[in-house]
Amino acid sequence: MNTPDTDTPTLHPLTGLGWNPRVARAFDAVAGAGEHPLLPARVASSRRGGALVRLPGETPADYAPALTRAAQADPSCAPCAGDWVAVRRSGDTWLVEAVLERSSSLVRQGVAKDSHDQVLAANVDAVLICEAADQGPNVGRLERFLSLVWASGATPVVAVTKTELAGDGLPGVLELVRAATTGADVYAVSAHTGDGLEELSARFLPGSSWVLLGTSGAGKSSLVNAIAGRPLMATGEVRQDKRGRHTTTHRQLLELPGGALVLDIPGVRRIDVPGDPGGVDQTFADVRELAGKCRFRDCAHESEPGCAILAAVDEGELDARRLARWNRLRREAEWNRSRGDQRVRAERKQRWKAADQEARANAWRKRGG
Ligand SMILES: Nc1nc2c(ncn2[C@@H]2O[C@H](COP(=O)(O)OP(=O)(O)OP(=O)(O)O)[C@@H](O)[C@H]2O)c(=O)[nH]1
Ligand SMILES: [Zn+2]
Repeated sequence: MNTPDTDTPTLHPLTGLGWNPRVARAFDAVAGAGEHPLLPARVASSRRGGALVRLPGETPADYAPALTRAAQADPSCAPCAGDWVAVRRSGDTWLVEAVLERSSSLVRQGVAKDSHDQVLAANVDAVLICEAADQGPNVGRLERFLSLVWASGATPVVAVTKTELAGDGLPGVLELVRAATTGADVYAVSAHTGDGLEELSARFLPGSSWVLLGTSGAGKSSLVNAIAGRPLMATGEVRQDKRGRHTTTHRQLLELPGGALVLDIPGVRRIDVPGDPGGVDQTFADVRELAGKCRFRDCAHESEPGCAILAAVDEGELDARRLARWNRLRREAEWNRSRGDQRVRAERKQRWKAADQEARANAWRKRGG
């Protein structure tokens, strides 16, 4: 006879959207403090001053618009796709009261003098980097994507797509890709023939949040549809309108039948390497390991005696072009970091100036001036 199972935990209404104990704790910390009743919600997409969110118990068709409060000075703190937020009803609309602590954030570096970093997606568990098998591959681009992902806290996974188009060239393509993506798992897949799909699909665990990165036409949407087993995203053919232009698809928090989530974020055209040095370091972990064997700790790997990196290049163990790309990305990351620091310093100075002016004004008022 079956005894009633009293231990079955009741599922949170947001479980399907990736709700987990970490998020629950983050929400409790915020919800307990305020005076207003708050609800947790997940951001599907955002724009200046607002976001489209999924609330507990709503059906996927109902994205609720929510407004962010005062325009925040630093856009990297504004809600973005994948964020968990605490919202409160205010008349007919929802207000985002707080953005909950992120477990990861995919950041596009702000490079202009006054530009801020832009968070492309938050709370992402894994990023699938797509590279078409019939196009190259572009290893420099792969390394840039990897640097971005390693710096984010998410796990990078690489998909070499459209494998059936590469023919006999496929093993060569995979070799090039693997050499540039040490530390990340590489899958060879075709959305059209179904090759390799089963292995890759197994990585999409229930409740995990994914982002797909890759150039336009790399086959990202086709791959998501193939994994889902039905058309969730518009692909190349469908997206063209009558004039042959790309029509914008609206961005969503897509739920795969297996329970994983895909965040459809705006295409990343230019990839600036994040100032966070960890991203580049991890992308080039193999080169870094060699660097640890150089005779001098401050070896510049240019002409120093006992340089393990130059020795590896001489012996054909390390591709000289990969070494050159490592040097370039390190310089770029360094540069971006210093730009970011400059901006932060300038802002700090401005805040101090404002505080100083306020203090003077107050003192003046007190004196009855
Ligand atoms: N032969 C072949 N073609 C594919 C495969 N996967 C995708 N394609 C085609 O490649 C084109 C681009 O595919 P999409 O899935 O739209 O590419 P995407 O990366 O989502 O493109 P954007 O949305 O512009 O970033 C379409 O014409 C697809 O039919 C494949 O496995 N084999
Ligand atoms: Zn060296």
